[in-house]
Amino acid sequence: MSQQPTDWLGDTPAERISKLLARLDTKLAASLSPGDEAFSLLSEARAVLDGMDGYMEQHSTPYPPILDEMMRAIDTTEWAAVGSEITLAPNMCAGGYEAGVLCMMAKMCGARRILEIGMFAGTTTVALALVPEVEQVVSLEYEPFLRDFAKPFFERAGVEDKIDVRVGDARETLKVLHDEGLGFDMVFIDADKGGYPTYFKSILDFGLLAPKGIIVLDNTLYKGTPYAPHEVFDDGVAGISEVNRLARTDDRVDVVILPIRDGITIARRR
Ligand SMILES: C[S@@+](CC[C@H](N)C(=O)[O-])C[C@H]1O[C@@H](n2cnc3c(N)ncnc32)[C@H](O)[C@@H]1O
Repeated sequence: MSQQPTDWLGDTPAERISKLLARLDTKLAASLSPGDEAFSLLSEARAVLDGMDGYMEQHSTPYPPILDEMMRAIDTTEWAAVGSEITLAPNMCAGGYEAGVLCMMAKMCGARRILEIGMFAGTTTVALALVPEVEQVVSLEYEPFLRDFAKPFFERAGVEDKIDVRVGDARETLKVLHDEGLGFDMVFIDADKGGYPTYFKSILDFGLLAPKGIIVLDNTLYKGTPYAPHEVFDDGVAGISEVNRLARTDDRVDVVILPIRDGITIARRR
């Protein structure tokens, strides 16, 4: 079932390039002879790019099987019928490979308490909760339907006691977490892109991040649009460009952007 607009750029810079190369292939076919060297060069470039994600996934530790169940449920849900104020779509799910990357980060920084901003169907939430050393995942989500959608999967994975879903606007919930005096070793920001600068600042200003803790921000390359703009993709890019600038200039953190999927930033508190 496709629930994406037809002019969709792809979910990552690599998918965007792949689509561009496919279009270039079609254009060349109309003007060059089939034996032209341009076709073999293009075909090699496409093979390198299109094979990369699958190869990386096959050679990484398999992600928990419950994620496949959840992703099947995501793909067969009629999201438009949910009637959410937020436009929900299957490609909001970061997928199994990225869930594995997050779990590796949690293990590497010894995270016990994790805050997630933007849960969607809960695949990243459940994957992080399944890390044995993780004691609690607090996940902030605007849409109440998603809490009910995810609950049976959390129960089936046996981690419902580790997960605390807070429904509401994350801008407000972050203030509540501050009032409750909570602190986290790892924060994963993956909600509305326009909210990223506020989320990033609030976490540091409210003291929600433990010393040496990490903030992980998803989609910080945003299909390449911060540096290679595209007319169909201005939604959210301002928030991403702003948070990338903020993180780089905030002397409370060291920052690196990794070209994983749609770009993942790690900001580690000094
Ligand atoms: C990209 S999805 C999260 C994906 C999830 N982390 C995963 O990988 O499966 C973004 C989620 O953020 C939620 N969201 C958007 N704006 C929000 C807000 N202001 N407060 C809380 N959640 C919000 C959306 O409803 C959506 O479920």
